[in-house]
Amino acid sequence: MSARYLILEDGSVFSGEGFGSPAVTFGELVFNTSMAGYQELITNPVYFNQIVVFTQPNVGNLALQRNVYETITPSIKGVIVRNLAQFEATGPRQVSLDQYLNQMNIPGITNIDTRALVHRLKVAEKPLRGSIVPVPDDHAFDQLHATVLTNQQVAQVATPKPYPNPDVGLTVVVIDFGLKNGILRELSRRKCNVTVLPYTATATEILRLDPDGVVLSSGPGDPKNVKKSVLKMIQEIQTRVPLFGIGLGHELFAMANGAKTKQLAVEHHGMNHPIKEIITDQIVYASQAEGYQVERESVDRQRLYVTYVDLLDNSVQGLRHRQYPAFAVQFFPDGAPGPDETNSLFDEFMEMMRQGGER
Ligand SMILES: NC(=O)CC[C@H](N)C(=O)O
Repeated sequence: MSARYLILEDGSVFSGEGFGSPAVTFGELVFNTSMAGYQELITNPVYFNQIVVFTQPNVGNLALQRNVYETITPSIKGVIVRNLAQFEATGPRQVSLDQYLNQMNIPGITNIDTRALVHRLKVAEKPLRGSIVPVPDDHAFDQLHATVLTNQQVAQVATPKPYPNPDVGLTVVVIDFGLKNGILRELSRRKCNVTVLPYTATATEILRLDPDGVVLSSGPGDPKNVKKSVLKMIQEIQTRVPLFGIGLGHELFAMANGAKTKQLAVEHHGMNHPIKEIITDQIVYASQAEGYQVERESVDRQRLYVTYVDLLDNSVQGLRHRQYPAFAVQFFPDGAPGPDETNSLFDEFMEMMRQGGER
């Protein structure tokens, strides 16, 4: 393996060894505290324009599995691990993390001091941008400082065209803001007859499919940068059919109902926060990837109430509408990777759709 470096916009340099693709890359640095599930993580479109540091020190000892990808073409910009695990293929078609990143043109760094790196990211007052380079010279820093990362991430990862995922059960429209397959898997498990629509779909286009319910998917970036017409669409749809928002979809649902979102100084990615369901006092561990959260004080109590709260930072993790059958969660209810104890939210959505009224 050859030497490779991570340089950060604050001037710091971390050295390690390259794996995956030898390409130079730019992105925003975030760290993920999940103990397992590297494949689901690196293929989640939520990581568009981001380089992910794993705090779990040993990553990659399992081959990729053909049925757990979260998207076909990953949009993550780089992968940083303390130790790339020794990998021995036990079958002819097995692909290692190293081989996969190479195929997908994504660079990785191993043998890097991830503890020092995470510390640096935690003390920074904003998410830091960085670059993975073969030589950490002035030229590399100039390139990093000159690079502009788009703030239109959703437009880059969401499907431009509708596509079906047919089955024989209830009809669901999924609005793609950067959809991960875990959401489709949970709907397939429940035999939903799904059509995925681009996030630019209007309420009229959605209702033309006569859905029993609508899911607003998770996705990358700042919800404030998503086209404003999406908020109008949500305002209309929630009055007509049951609605379920996830991640970015949750943030947009909140905004459509008058709430505000704020950016976190340190993004939170992992599955180690206890989250309390307020009505039952039950605690769940859920998979999270959040750089933005709904501001609790901005939630209009006449319209929404808070259903889930994060016990570590007291943040809003779930909302429900007072008048309409519409609810949303900040975390990934499909897990993928992560605990599956929040999968039951899909059952709640099914129940809501069954009660959704006469057709
Ligand atoms: N989980 C998600 O869908 C992420 C939503 C949004 N991009 C955020 O960072 O908060």
